[in-house]
Amino acid sequence: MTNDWSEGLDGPQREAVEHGDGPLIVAAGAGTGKTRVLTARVARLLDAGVPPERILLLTFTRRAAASMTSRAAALCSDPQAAQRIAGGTFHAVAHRVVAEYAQHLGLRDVTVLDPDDVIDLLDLLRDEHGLDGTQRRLPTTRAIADICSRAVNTGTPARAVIADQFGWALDSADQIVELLRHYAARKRERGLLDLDDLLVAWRALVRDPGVGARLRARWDWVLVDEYQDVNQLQVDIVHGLAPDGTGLTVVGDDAQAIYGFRGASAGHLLTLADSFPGSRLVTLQRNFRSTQPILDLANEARPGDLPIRLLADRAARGERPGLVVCENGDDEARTVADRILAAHTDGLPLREQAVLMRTGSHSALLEVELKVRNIPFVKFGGIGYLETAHVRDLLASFRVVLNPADEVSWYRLLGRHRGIGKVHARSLARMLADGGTERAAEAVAEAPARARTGLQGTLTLLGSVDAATAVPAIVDACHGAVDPLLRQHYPDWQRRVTDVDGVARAAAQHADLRAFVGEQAIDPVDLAGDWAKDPHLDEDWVTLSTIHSAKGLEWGAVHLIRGCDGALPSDMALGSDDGLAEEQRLFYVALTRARDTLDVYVPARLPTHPTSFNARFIMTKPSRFLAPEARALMDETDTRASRGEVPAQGAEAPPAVARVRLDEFDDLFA
Ligand SMILES: Nc1ncnc2c1ncn2[C@@H]1O[C@H](COP(=O)(O)OP(=O)(O)OP(=O)(O)O)[C@@H](O)[C@H]1O
Repeated sequence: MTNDWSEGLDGPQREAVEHGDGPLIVAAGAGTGKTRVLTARVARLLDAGVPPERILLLTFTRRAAASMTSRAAALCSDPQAAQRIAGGTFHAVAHRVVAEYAQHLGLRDVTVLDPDDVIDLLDLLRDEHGLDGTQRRLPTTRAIADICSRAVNTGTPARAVIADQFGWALDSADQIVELLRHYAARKRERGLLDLDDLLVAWRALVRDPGVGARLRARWDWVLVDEYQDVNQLQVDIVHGLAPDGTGLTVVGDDAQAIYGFRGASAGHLLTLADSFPGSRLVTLQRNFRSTQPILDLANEARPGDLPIRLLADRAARGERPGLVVCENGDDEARTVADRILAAHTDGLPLREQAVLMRTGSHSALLEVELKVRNIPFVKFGGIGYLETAHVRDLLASFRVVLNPADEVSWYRLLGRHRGIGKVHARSLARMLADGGTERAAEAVAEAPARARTGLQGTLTLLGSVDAATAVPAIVDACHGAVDPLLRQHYPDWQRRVTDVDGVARAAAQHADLRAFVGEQAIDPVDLAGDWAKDPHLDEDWVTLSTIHSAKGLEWGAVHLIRGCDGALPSDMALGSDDGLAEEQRLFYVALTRARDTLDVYVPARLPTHPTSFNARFIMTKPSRFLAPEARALMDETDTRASRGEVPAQGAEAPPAVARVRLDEFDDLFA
């Protein structure tokens, strides 16, 4: 009998999908169907009668979790069942588990701190540790947060992290470590968990004899996607849930490990077989996505230890990838836009085209170009927390209602009041975190005179509801409280108001506000995508994405911009071999997103700073990842040559034909 889930699988894929309950490792190249294998395996388990609740599917993004669940649903005979599997990102599942077993951890409430809250909390505390002042170079709060996260994610003492990676901060090591101790104590006291704590807490629960046994009994099947990107905490959790590997499936590609900066290591994928001697290793090399010329380039550029060479399943040969040398960033933007439109005219919808980049700021000029030409686009990744600050302000108001001890959220909200500076915000936050809105009158009295009316208004509204109030009423009160603050605070409020209204609407429909708030802290990048209004739609748009956010996705045509040294590899990564290796894996991820056409753009001249008006210009070189062997697999074009403008070697020749005329004053002197 053929089932939907088994249809079209090739031999090795089928072997993986039909494998029994021994530990299974699928180590595979890009586009070889890892995701397909995982979803088919889930569907097979469901069709074999495994209750959905007994399957745990761990992914790296919320988007991946949602799409895998719906793909599994489409493949199995009972689509409803697939919706009931336990699935989500490590952090989202950790949040649910921790909330469920909060009392075992001595927590009354679980409030999740997003990375920006962490900065706020460290900011609140740092002056008590001699880390303020201008006498010497002090680490920024962001650097301190980074030290903390690296220590936790790699299980390395903070002092060693400072010595190894933040040598310039060694003089302040004592104060930093003290501050981090204080930070940990304050979180515990107030029931606050940052994203790393969620994993630490989950691991502690798995290791606890009582709770651990229950968690193990709950899931017979644990499937993990993108295992090359797990860190030690996640490895410990997975091992804790499946100590002898029974029911465990992991899939991954060591050449696509791109989260080393978060303490992840592809080594975990490569050594997993050693931890489970009876495990089955399935390697997938047949690529169902791209044409062979694209794969030839990908194989050439492929880093990593697994000996994988991708072979196209598709019969059609296809075009060779292009290397497009442009004059500068502006020329690159115009060329990309030209090519997008040309492909569109040839019948390729905009949705089938993506522009990928190392860093969000690389598309600044292109975004202007697309707007001018009315080409609709959406942008994923690289959305700074700053850009969603207004959304987080509203979330902070929800959080103080749900957990009045949440000092960080008080601090944030207080800072939005006109007339309240950091010092007052700090002391008032402490007061309100200790006594909630019951201390409103006292707080108002202590606030600077010109902030009193505003603060009174905020606290009255927030005090009119509490955690037990119905969700829509809480949302209403909070929305009412923050709306006037944000209007005053953000000069570009017009642009932000729809986001805030949208979040308020989404929150009001949620039965569990606490879960809603937790989710937003955990997966903030999707936040902007999810709440963004449809891009100035038509129903067709180009995707602009950082390579990190493009992982796991594919398009008919991929335009990789800024394919030059300094951008890809990023010059920030040039200082270490590990950093450089990670950049190469990013490059590989970018190349392997393309199905039919792939173009790498290299602007020959770029400013030293992407957005500064005063930057100098420097000559660039094509990315070092495009070695001569790789370039031999590409068709090179030079936009300057097509206009007869190629400068002599190293010289800056003026273009033969000016695009903008400068002779309008000539008449004055006729
Ligand atoms: N057996 C198959 N027959 C036809 N198409 C397939 C098969 N397996 C996978 N595909 C298709 O190949 C493409 C890549 O599959 P999938 O996304 O599962 O690969 P992946 O290994 O997860 O990729 P990556 O690691 O690059 O994100 C998808 O379009 C998928 O539908």
